[in-house]
Amino acid sequence: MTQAATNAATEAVTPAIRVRGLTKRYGDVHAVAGIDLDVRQGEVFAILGPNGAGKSTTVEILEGYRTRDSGEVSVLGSDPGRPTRLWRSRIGIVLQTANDAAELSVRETLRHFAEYYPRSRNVDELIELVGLTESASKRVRQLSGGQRRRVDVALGVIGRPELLFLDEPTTGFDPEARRQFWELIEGLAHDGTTIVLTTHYLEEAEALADRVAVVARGRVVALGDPATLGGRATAKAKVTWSDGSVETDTPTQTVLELSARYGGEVPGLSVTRPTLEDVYLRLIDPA
Ligand SMILES: Nc1ncnc2c1ncn2[C@@H]1O[C@H](COP(=O)(O)OP(=O)(O)OP(=O)(O)O)[C@@H](O)[C@H]1O
Repeated sequence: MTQAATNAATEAVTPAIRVRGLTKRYGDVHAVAGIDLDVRQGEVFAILGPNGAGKSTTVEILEGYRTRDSGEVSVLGSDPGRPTRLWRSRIGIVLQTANDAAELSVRETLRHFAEYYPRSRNVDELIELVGLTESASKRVRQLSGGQRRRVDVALGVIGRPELLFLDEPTTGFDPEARRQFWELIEGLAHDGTTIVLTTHYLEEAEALADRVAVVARGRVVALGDPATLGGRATAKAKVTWSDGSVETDTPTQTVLELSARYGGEVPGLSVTRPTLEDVYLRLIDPA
């Protein structure tokens, strides 16, 4: 198949999530004020935004746990406002709060929940997948925060969901645990699971997401590949060296000139473009 034909075939596939004109008010608060989104099948989609932006409200509507005021929403081809048991079994959810079946061991907890699903994963394979083999016999209560989070993820994917929602999955993780967790998520994505992730960590969105939606004041204020979001890739580069710095559209030329001036290595050279954080902070507070 040609690339064009592949692209056309991909676009013809129904998106995993389609949202048009979504709104939700709590009294006077317009928590969601007209959101449009498409999440493609098999992609990792991150929702970023400051506290109170409307992320959780949006995601809870998509999960079928919150009603909406208006707008069209389709998740795996169904309206989450009328969730069926079969539809729920196709979706995995990892909430912010850790599970509380804490007196059971990891293996017992997973065996218990595996019963609820028609095509659940093999429990020992799942324990291995989330990196808890060493702790399988420990009570969930005795695990560290990061290990508990792995149990949460295991519970989220035990029914082989086609679509997985992760709400701030690595809050409170140390950097190493976060990296390991990212590998786990990448593995799930590689196997074809569509993943919707809310996070406050920009580097997490950058590491994991194919596309990012920045939500502020109940609306999507930017949407796209994290590498190019908000014109990052084409913004002026900053060339810095020991004796100065300059912002330029042609950093390669600048470096060549500097190299000629110094007769080779340029002392203290760095070339940077706006980080995702720079772009994000501008987007959420454009003033
Ligand atoms: N059940 C509720 N009743 C009244 N107001 C609510 C309710 N839930 C959320 N809100 C308000 O709606 C707005 C959006 O909240 P939401 O939790 O969706 O934001 P968020 O982007 O998920 O924030 P955070 O990053 O802090 O989790 C906020 O102003 C919040 O106070």
